[in-house]
Amino acid sequence: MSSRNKNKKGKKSGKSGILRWEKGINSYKMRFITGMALVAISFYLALAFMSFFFTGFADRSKFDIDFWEFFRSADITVENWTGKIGAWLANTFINDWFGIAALSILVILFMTGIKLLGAKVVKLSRIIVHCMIITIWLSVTLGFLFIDSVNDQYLLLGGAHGFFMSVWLQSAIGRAGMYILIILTLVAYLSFSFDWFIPFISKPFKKRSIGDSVGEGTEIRKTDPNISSEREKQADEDEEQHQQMHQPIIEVPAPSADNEEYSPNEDRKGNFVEKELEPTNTNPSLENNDSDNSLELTIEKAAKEEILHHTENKPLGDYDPTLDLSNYKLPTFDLLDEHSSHSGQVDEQELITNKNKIVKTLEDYKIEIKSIKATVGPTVTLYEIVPAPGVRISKIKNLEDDIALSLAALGIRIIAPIPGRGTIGIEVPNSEPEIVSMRSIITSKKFQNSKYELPIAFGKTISNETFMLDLTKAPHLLVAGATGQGKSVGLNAIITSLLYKKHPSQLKFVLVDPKKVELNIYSKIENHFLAKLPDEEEPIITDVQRVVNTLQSLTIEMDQRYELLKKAHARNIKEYNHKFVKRQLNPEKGHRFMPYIVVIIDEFADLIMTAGKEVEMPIARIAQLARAVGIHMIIATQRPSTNIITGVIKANFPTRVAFKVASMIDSRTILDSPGANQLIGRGDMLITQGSDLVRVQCAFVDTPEVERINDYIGSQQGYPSALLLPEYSGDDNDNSEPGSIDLSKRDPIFEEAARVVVAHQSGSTSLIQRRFSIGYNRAGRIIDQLEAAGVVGPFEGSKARQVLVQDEQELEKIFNSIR
Ligand SMILES: Nc1ncnc2c1ncn2[C@@H]1O[C@H](COP(=O)(O)OP(=O)(O)OP(=O)(O)O)[C@@H](O)[C@H]1O
Repeated sequence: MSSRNKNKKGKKSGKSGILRWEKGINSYKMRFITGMALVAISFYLALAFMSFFFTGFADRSKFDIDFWEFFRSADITVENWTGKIGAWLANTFINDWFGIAALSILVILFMTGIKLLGAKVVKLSRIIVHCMIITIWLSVTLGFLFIDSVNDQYLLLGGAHGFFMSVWLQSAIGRAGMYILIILTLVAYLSFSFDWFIPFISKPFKKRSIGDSVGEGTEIRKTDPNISSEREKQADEDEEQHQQMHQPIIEVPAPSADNEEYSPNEDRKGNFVEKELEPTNTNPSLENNDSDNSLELTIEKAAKEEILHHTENKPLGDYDPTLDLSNYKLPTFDLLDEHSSHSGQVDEQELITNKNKIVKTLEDYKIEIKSIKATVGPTVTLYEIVPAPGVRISKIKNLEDDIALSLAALGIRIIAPIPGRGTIGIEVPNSEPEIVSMRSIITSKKFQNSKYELPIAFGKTISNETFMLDLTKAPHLLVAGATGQGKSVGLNAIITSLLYKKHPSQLKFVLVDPKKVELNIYSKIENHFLAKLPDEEEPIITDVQRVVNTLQSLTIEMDQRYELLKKAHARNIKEYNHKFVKRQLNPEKGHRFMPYIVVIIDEFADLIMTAGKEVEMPIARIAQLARAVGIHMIIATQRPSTNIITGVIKANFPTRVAFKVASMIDSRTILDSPGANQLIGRGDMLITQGSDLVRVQCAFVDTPEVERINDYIGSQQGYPSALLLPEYSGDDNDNSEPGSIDLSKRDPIFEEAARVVVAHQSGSTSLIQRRFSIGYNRAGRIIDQLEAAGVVGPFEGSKARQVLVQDEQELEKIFNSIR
């Protein structure tokens, strides 16, 4: 784990920090040694503190000596039983810090120690919090109570902390205020900490109030000679029983003077009161009065508690993969800039002039038109012409250069006819193109409301609509364009739109950047959104050999995913994840939530030139097969020539994006048609998804904006590391027979892996992979070694191997025999 990760961990909140720290010491040997050390230190300190109470007076002059001198000089000796270090520590903890309250530090050390040694201690974090509160309170209280004797004592009972705090507080709230504060904080602490405390201190008050009510009752009874004095004596007990037994509330008003016959079901006016009195609820005091017909009885029945007739087997809720990072927040809109260059309104005069020039040129060539309409886009305006009947479309198409000449503009493109519209389109660049900001795209309703799995918002079409596509449907993108025409900005726009929609648990990027500078900016989100090989240091891949290994590893991941899909009877990742979320797939059997993986290769030409078939083949394989398992590729190149974009690649990348290219041949290579050579650059692009070409102005996202987004995501809690892809090393020899395995070259985690396998009684490669966060190949090698050692049985297809060892003792024997 990189040091950066460790730093990040260090910043986490105190409580979770303690827990993580507890987990961190996970090797049992390490735990044992640390535990022993802490217990020993706590005993040593206890001795030092105890001794200090007796010897502190004799040693007190020594503590004024210079610190180094005190330790260095052998002539200086102390009385403390634990020597100079003990004496100095005791003086520091007690006199300089918290007084005798510093003893709580010993409690913390001791408890932590025995917890590490395996004792079942009440939650450690709870003990620490209590100790800290007690230390501060006791230190201030003792500091205050002994404030006057501070100068004559060698022992400051509240320590320097208690003394200074109490002096300061006393000056603020006075002596009386101090007493109140001390009692109030004590009561507050006890009330929060112990459930019995509030009932305990409120008991006397309650008794009083019961006594009061008895008093009132007595007043009534005084007027009622029939009520026995026996009942008066029982009043206290009865009141408590009332509370405990949830008895019906019984009001006993004074009897009326005329001795009417009393019916338990009628009040004095003969009204019905309550028919039945449940025998279990009968109050003994009431029984005493059963014969007393002169008493009026109102019974309020306690509501019956609802009972269940069978145990409810509540199903677990859906699995939520985002709960791993439940506090993760999507980037906010304000991280993006407006980039509004101008209002985006094309001058009307410009439109009319252009229209006139188009009509005039067509007239010059005897082409009649019925109507002309202009649609103003962000960078180009589309003039749609309806030609007069009998005009041949090819005639207009051939006039492209002439119209460009008359308009004196570059980047004119004629679409004849516009598919599905029955018109001919002439695209003319605006004299003042508008920058389409990424912000306007991200904040658009279309993007925000989109239900796409992997939504990519590219920019705006000529009719100012947000252009989006779903990468899962694309399913791979080929991006080409001459240098400086907006490719990198385009890639950033793609990544940005995904980052604005997806949670780190749902999406991972594999970023390949042979130029080393373009995608480096994303290394900040390594622990959130990136995937890499297990032994890779850098999250962004720049080295060709690493690219080959990563692509091979992706093919292994693809195969593993297919295997899981097969087991789950799911046809694609969406179905699989749905089943997983619905808890229909058992993680113990190797099932896991699959994030989408988007592989972005910035300079593809470089790779093909240096590694040729080595990269072409895995790319082709992934492109052909990986769609169903959620692995998608976006490859970008400056050089769209046929030796780079080969037939194999082209056949598997139906969605292609072309920024301005140098020649019509390049345009044909990428789009299978001309047009990309006529674009005006700066993000002007053509996108094809098989048939139609759409002209889109790419959204502009500048480097500082991308940096801000990465900082925003990077500063949030992430996973401990990037997603680890299956391990792949070129010289792998996976076909080794168990008999040929050399057990003297065991994997360093062989023994721990064996223990895990025996404890779980499951010889599954994925169990080892998950437990130790290692790649598939390494886990596979360990399983082979375990087989050679006789811990697990032979390979059994998709089932986990049989475990041949039943317990740790048997395992230890095997370890001893091969050590
Ligand atoms: N969508 C856009 N809107 C406005 N300006 C753009 C847009 N895209 C690119 N530009 C301008 O073009 C410049 C070059 O863009 P970018 O760096 O993306 O080119 P590139 O094709 O990646 O070049 P290279 O291949 O040399 O890296 C940018 O600095 C920016 O000024």
